[in-house]
Amino acid sequence: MYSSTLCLPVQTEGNSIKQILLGMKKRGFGRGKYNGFGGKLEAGESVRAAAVRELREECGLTALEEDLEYAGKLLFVFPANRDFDHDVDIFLVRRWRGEPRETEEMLTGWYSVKDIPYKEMWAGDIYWLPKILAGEKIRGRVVFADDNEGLQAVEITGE
Ligand SMILES: Nc1nc2c([nH]c(=O)n2[C@H]2C[C@H](O)[C@@H](COP(=O)(O)OP(=O)(O)OP(=O)(O)O)O2)c(=O)[nH]1
Repeated sequence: MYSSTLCLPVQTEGNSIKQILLGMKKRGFGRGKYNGFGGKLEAGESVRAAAVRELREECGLTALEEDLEYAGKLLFVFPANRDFDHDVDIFLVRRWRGEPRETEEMLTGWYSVKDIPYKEMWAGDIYWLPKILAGEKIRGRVVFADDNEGLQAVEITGE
């Protein structure tokens, strides 16, 4: 089991989140899917340091560790390939420096929260991303089917 991060840059009006920055992954695990920005912790690296590094590498935004707003933790389980199992710490990011740009890994774009391309995202995201965008902190487990794409089970709880 390994640990990974996921940052979700958002634009707000008042308290409500209006837009989210997503990237279409051009290579590797999850290729062709829209997602936030994240990846594996390197040896000796803290979760927040990894989240800041992956955000910069994948979309060019620079955030401070203290500006990452903890939004929850999910366990992704792949029964057919247990080596893929990982937990992910998820952060909302409301403040950063720089402009989003296309990188080797991701093609980036802003989406209205009313118009998120769930059909082109990981199948479980529709069950938990709306909760995070509504301000909830979540915990849970997403169990994938044997094709590592479909869903076997989704269990999401509040913290
Ligand atoms: N949104 C979402 N992301 C998921 C799901 N399942 C899943 O593995 N991921 C993401 C979380 C991670 O960002 C990525 C896992 O791959 P990873 O940590 O190896 O990331 P990566 O390919 O970018 O690797 P790297 O940058 O560390 O090399 O895929 C899911 O159900 N929903």
